[in-house]
Amino acid sequence: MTPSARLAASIDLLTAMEAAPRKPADAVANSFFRERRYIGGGDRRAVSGLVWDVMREWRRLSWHLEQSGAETPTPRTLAAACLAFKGTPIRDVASLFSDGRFAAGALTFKEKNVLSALAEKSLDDARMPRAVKLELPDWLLPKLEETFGDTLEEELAALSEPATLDLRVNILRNSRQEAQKALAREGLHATLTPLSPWGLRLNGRQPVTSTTLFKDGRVEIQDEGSQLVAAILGAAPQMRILDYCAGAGGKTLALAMMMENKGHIAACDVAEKRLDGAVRRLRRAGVHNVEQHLLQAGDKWAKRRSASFDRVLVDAPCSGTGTWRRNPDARLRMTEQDLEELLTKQAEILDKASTLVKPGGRLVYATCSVLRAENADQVEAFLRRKPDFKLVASDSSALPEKLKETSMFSLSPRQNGTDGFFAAVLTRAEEKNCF
Ligand SMILES: C[S@@+](CC[C@H](N)C(=O)[O-])C[C@H]1O[C@@H](n2cnc3c(N)ncnc32)[C@H](O)[C@@H]1O
Repeated sequence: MTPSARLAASIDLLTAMEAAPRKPADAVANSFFRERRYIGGGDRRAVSGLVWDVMREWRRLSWHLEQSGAETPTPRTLAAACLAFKGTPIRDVASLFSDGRFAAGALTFKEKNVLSALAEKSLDDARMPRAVKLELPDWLLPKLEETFGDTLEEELAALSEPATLDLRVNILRNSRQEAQKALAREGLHATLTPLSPWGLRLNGRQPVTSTTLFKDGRVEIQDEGSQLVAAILGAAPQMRILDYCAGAGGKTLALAMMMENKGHIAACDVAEKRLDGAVRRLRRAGVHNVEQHLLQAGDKWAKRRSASFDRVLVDAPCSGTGTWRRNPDARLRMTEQDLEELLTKQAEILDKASTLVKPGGRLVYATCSVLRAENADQVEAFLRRKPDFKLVASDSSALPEKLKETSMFSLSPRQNGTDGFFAAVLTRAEEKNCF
């Protein structure tokens, strides 16, 4: 592809992303390239490179374009401005809009003026509002300031770094050291994760899913923070465990491992597709103590199992603000209304799931969010609604020294090298309504 054709394809991809604001950008990009198989590897990397740069710099680029007189920044002006701020002379950027075959149409008079006004400017500008400088929606800034205070900028920088690729070793099949050596034999260099007793860490993207180790269910891809959320539940052989928002089974698998495949796990979700996604993973890991259940309106399943589980995990649907390392576009896609709806849903799920905990049993509430409203505030409100629950120290032997016996943790990439995760352990009174 010529540089002009690459620019045109980048603009088309940005337009496709703009047309599907609820869809993750990588999903839009995948179907975009699937429909254009003629775009080869090098061109694909160049197109994606420009598009991801625009996504990462969206608010600052838009601010500059607006300052320069653009009414609404468009994929064309955003892509052009991004190239200009990366050092391509404005004249050369303009000539890429060559109007030729496979090229973007020529710049209009207005677009040319807007672009010319960017000459000599740098992307960061002291006059930018803080939310623009930090590439955040305005409404989200105060919520993140509340969580991180003075360290907000460092935390956001860590949330923008590429994520590591963590594996959980299935210790029912091999030890961490055995798995590490087996990976090395397949040419993959992994180090032990510092916090999870089951974790191995690979740097950057490595083809782990094609190793025999992965195919044999001896390792599973799981962020170290997610492993610790499973660990804090303290699942043990013979228990009756409920994984209420089990999805595709990431934590279910770790719980089954802690239980040595003994006892019973009920893995529920409202999304059939996600539950289906777990089937192959469970089989691969050799897990056979899991019953899956699709939660549906009017379903008697939960009622019949009221107050019957030793431990219940609520890995609640959330903003995913802790996983921005993996989904850099998510920070701009989320709206304040999305958060409000999630808060209501989380409280409803907590209330429902809590009825399934037996007296003396435990409930873990977890999210991959860093927002206080979804985490500590949600737990505090639950405790006010349900006085027969209280916070309790985790009894899990799988937690690392610094988290041992904790009743609540918040992890972040900057502080722990994991995705952002929150977990709180609650226990239900032996006798109803009295502690
Ligand atoms: C954070 S994800 C779970 C991830 C999963 N536990 C894992 O480790 O792979 C949250 C899940 O909650 C499910 N969910 C949403 N609303 C729910 C509800 N009302 N009851 C139960 N699950 C729900 C979603 O379908 C989603 O799979």
